[in-house]
Amino acid sequence: MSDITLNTCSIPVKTSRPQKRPNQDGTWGGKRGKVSKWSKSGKGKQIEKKPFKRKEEPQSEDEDENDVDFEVVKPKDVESEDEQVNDESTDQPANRPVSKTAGAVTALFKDVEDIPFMEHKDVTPVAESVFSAQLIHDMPIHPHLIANLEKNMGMSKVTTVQRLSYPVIMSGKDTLVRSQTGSGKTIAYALPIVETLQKIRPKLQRSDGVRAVVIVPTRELALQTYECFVKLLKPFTWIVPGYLVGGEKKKSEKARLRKGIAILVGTPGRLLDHVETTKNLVLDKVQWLVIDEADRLLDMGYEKDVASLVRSLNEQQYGNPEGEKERFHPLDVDAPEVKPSLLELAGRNNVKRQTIMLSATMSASVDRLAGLTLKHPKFVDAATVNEDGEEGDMELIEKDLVIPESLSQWYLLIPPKLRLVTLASFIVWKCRMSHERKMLIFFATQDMVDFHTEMLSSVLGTREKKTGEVDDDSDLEDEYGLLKKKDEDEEDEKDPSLVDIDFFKLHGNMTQKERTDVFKTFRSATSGVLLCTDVAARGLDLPHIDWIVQYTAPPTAADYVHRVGRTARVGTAGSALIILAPSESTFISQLEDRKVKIKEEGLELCLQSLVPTMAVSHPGLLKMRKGATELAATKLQLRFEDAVTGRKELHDLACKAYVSFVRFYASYPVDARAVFNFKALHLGHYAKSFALKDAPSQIGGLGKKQWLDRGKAKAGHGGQGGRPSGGPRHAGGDWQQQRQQRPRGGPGSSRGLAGGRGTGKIMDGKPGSGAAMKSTQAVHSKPSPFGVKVSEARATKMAISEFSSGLAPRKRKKKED
Ligand SMILES: Nc1ncnc2c1ncn2[C@@H]1O[C@H](COP(=O)(O)OP(=O)(O)OP(=O)(O)O)[C@@H](O)[C@H]1O
Repeated sequence: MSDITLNTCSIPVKTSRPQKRPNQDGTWGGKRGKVSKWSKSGKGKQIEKKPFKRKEEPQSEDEDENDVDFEVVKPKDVESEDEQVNDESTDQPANRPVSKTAGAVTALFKDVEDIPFMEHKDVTPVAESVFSAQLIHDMPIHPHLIANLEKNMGMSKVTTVQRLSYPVIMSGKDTLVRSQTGSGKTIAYALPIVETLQKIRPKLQRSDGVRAVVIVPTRELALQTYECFVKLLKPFTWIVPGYLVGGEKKKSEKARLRKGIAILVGTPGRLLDHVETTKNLVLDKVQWLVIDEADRLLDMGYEKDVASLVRSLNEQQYGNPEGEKERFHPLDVDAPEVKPSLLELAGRNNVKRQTIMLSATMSASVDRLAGLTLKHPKFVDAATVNEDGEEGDMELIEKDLVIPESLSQWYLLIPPKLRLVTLASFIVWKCRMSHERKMLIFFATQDMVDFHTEMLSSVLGTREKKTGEVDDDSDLEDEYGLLKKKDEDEEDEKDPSLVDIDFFKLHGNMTQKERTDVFKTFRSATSGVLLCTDVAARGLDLPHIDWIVQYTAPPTAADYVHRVGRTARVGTAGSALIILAPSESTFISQLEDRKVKIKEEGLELCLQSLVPTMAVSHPGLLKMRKGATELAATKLQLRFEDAVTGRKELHDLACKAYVSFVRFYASYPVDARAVFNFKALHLGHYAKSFALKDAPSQIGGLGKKQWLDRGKAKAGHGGQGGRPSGGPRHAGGDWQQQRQQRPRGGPGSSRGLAGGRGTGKIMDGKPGSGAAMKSTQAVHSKPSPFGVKVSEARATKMAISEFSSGLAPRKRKKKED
């Protein structure tokens, strides 16, 4: 039962509802004076709406944010002119009784922001074929390796990036690799390493020390990369891989290092920790330094860690932190000296190290990182390098983003109030139809992940305890038999679950054991919804993900690419949806400017899926000729609000999540603020999307003005991009969190300077992105979606059938897990 405060004030307010058709000039400006179907409450009763106000210019910020979102029920004796308006769009009866307890409904569709029409650019995406014509069978590698790839790892063709990078890496040159997500970059660098190491005779001994160091940004990616090496090395048991990540016991890691490891994978912090403190870690023979997700490592403020690692390697290898520039890699074709044989190579400890950096999104920032260690690198860009092996164009590498062709991308512009209910509808829509659905949902902060996991699993899973009282919106439903007086017997009953699916969560503030368990369980599950921060955005190869949903937008287009890249891997089909507020619509323009083709979907279609679902417990919904979607959505929103109101721990989680979101939003990097403008936030509406009924100033303890003041005060401090103090454990916070957990001091203290989001988004702050925003503009807006039927609005533009095709059976590639 919702405890929404009944507001029975009799302020004579005007009603408004959006018109159903565009104006003659083609715009969608709302027309006033009609009564919403939500406004009719029955006999002489009317739920009135406050006058529609665009929120761009609130009278005062604090007033605006405390705008509580409940419709006003007028007392019986108060009538307004609006009641004279005959709303033909509703088939709800005019004379309905209102229950005594009925009052304010959760005003989900009232005063919602207009949705802008987007004019799309004609985008021709950058094409990169996943596979080359070359067969694994024809690779110039050991037959056992071929057999292993084919039989145990289920591969038959070489991917484009693998074909292109193999000879370059084998040449011994420093190499930069860009290739789309899911194109097999891990094997692209692992294969030359394994092939070279297996050739060494006498065979490598465990005591020979580390030959390859692989640095990756997250623990999960370290584990995954290690597992990839384990598979590749199956025929060559004498070559031992290992991994080091924060959160594991250092003692057992030291023991493993003592035994000897040839290929060492790790996160930068823990690697550096061991380099500095573990005597048995011998690095004087390292031939390969691989930096995967190189741009991300810079984002995270790990530049200094990586630099320290390189210096340690140099010292161990050459006795000089600056490195031994004149030494050469024995396989370097350009080396002036006579090259030693592979046999000699085994005994040498002063060969030049080869550095390989990879990412699906190369940027100027990678150049900076590359400057630490790369010398005359060769660029391999799988999208621009043609079959003749011509080098990639760095300018294009900088500008255009490459997205897998098999990925279909959608965006949804929704008023903030409707965010939660829309997300839930989407899950219900996509996961209810099949028991084999996997979805990843990205959130900005760890607190948001915690709250939404708890909320969605409890409310979509099973109905909260009933309270024996009448639904708040019962006055709307009575006529359809939806008015339900719940008696004591029902108290402990639960409604059937709305969706039969497991919810998982993953973020950086979980214990290492929890993280590993979730990662492994979700990876092998056939269905499930994983709610996560950006800790899962990079490199993770989770098989059979059908949908990627971005519930909060990433700060840059590059971040977008990595998130959506968790699906549609190695040529399989996948879909991605990004949910944006109308005020954030120019993010789409930025994507298009960088050659990302993305289509619009309508809110109506998404919410429609709720009707049959909610009808299980509210059968009257199916009898309604109009308004069923809105009612179903309202019903669901009420369930959310009831849950938050009824459970203190959930209310606490909601408050924390809301506060973390607001902080997060206030801390978008400076160059992203033109799109993600904190001032444009209607905090009251966002609070509703956390199912909170409290006024925003009561939740966060700060009004918008104070937030902004704090943001300003902080701007310019430590490259944090104006993030308020005590900032959120946002996506970036995951990385910060990991770093804080590292039990060492030393260089860590200065790392923060390079870190944070302020420094990490150089790529998108470069000239062009600002201008880009203007190219695809919301030229005019239409009123809030309800009242505009899909068929009348943009059904054709939206390519509904394509969107729905996510329901079609997947074409999956059989892969080793
Ligand atoms: N030649 C191949 N044929 C079939 N599958 C392959 C081939 N090479 C790699 N794969 C598989 O493709 C998947 C993606 O590989 P990988 O994780 O290396 O991609 P990536 O390019 O590093 O992606 P990201 O940019 O997201 O990190 C893995 O499951 C891997 O086993």
